[in-house]
Formats: sequence, C-alpha cells, structure tokens
Amino acid sequence: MDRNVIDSDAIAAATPLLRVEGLCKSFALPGGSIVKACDSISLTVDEGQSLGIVGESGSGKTTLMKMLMQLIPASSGTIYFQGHAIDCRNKSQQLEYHQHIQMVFQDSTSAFNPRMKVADSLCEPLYNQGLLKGRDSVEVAATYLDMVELSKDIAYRYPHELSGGQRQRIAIARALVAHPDIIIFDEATSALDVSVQDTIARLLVKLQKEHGYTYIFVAHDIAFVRCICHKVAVMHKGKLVDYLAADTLVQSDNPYTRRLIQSVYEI
Ligand SMILES: Nc1ncnc2c1ncn2[C@@H]1O[C@H](COP(=O)(O)OP(=O)(O)OP(=O)(O)O)[C@@H](O)[C@H]1O
Repeated sequence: MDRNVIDSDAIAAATPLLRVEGLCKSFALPGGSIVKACDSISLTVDEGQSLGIVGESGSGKTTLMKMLMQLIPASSGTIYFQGHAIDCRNKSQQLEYHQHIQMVFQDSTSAFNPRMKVADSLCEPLYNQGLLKGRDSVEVAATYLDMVELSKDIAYRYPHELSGGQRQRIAIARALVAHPDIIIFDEATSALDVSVQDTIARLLVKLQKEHGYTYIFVAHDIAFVRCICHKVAVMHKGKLVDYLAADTLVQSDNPYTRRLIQSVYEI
C-alpha cells in the first residue's frame, strides 16, 4: 500500500484523545517469580490518527491492549481519555468509557453467532442498548454494509456463507455501529491474504478520513503498520523501546527497531 494515502498534514494538528502514563502490568507466576508484561508504558493517541504497536511475540502488546480496553487492571499507571483519568473501580465511568472504544480481533469467525444472520449480528450492540427494533435492523445493517463496501444482500446471510475478508469487514462494521471514537485492531487483518489485507487497509484509511475515527493497530508486521499508521510504538520485553512518526521509522537508530525493519525491508 502506498504511504501517500495518509494525510501527513493531519499529524501535527491532532490533540491526544487517549493518553497512557507509566502503565505497568506484572503477573505472578507459579513458583513466586514475576513477569513484567508491560513496564512503564507512556504514549498518546491523537484524535483522527492511527497508532501502530509492533513487537515480537511476548513483547506485551496484548497485555497493553487489554489494559486499554479495561479488561484487566493495570498494576500501576494511568489511562486518560479526553484528558480524564479512567478509574477502574468506578463502574459508571467504565461503562461510559466502553462506549468510546471498540476492538476488532484477528479471528472474526468466533466473534459471530453462527445462527444469527449478518443484519442481526451487526445490530446486536444496538439491540442490547434497546436502541433498535427488529424491523429496523435490515435498514441499519444496509447503511453499515455500505460503509464497509459490501452489498446489502449480505445482511441476509449467515457467517459461514462469507469469505474471511467479508467476515472481517462485518466485524469492522459491527465496531462502527457502536459509534466509537477509538477502534483497536488486534492483528485484525493478518490472517487474510495480502491483497485482501491491502483492500481492507485502504478502506480503513478512507473511513478514517471521512469520519475521523482513531485507530490503534496491534501487529507483528512492521511494514503494514508503517503503511497505515501515523505513529509507531515499538515494544520489546514489556518496554516501549521506540516511539516515532511512521514516516521516520526507517531512519530509527534503535537496534531492536532496525532488526524488525531489516527483517522486512532491504535497506
Ligand atoms: N495472564 C498471564 N499470566 C502470566 N503471564 C502472562 C499473562 N498474560 C501475559 N503474560 C506474559 O506477559 C508477557 C507478554 O505477553 P503478551 O501476550 O502481552 O505479548 P504479545 O506481545 O501480545 O504476544 P503475541 O504477539 O504472541 O500475542 C509474556 O511473557 C506472557 O507470557
């Protein structure tokens, strides 16, 4: 994918939507040892922009995302959303925060009820909040299917009647239905073949330009992240070892970042 699909002028203009300050997570292992999965992570995610988080397996990416989604509590440190610290003990604040953030996972197959048609799966978040009646679901589904560039006929299909790329688009559409400010993609396209990955990446960039969504991409693939993101955070053994604008990534002099880059690019 061509890097110039990203509007680099937007980089300077954004204000932080999400800020993470000194976030740590330790796990106690049987036998009494401790693993520091995340160690003093500080970063910001600007509104309408994309942050890529890369690192090899076990570097702490998933743990960081789970803390951002408030699925697990941090051992220490603070997450600020729109400048306000999120208190993990405050349930109403948590509920409010969850309305702003959605996640799309790698394996969308398990994310859908196999007995539910696409229209109902798409509208599930709205049913759950009492915001939609049954007969409106096809109309709402058609709107979001159109956003992810799928035919409205797909609303009547079941998940097993879709290709992997179509299912990932439905997963994206379902995240959009909830009107989030931030969408986290956890290796959301890595199981797809390169051309489908590229098409979905372009779609996400287009949606971001049109609707101002803020994205966080968690990925092993530094080349993908460099193409689609404005900023890149590189994690290694629980630490943030590099944090820079995507278009300066190849100039990084951090030895670990260079190793990741050299595994992809010949430079
Ligand atoms: N619940 C847990 N209990 C104990 N250790 C854990 C737990 N969750 C994660 N870890 C450890 O924390 C470290 C970071 O794991 P994490 O899953 O965040 O890495 P990752 O970068 O997402 O890896 P991958 O790319 O393979 O998903 C690893 O050493 C892992 O074994």
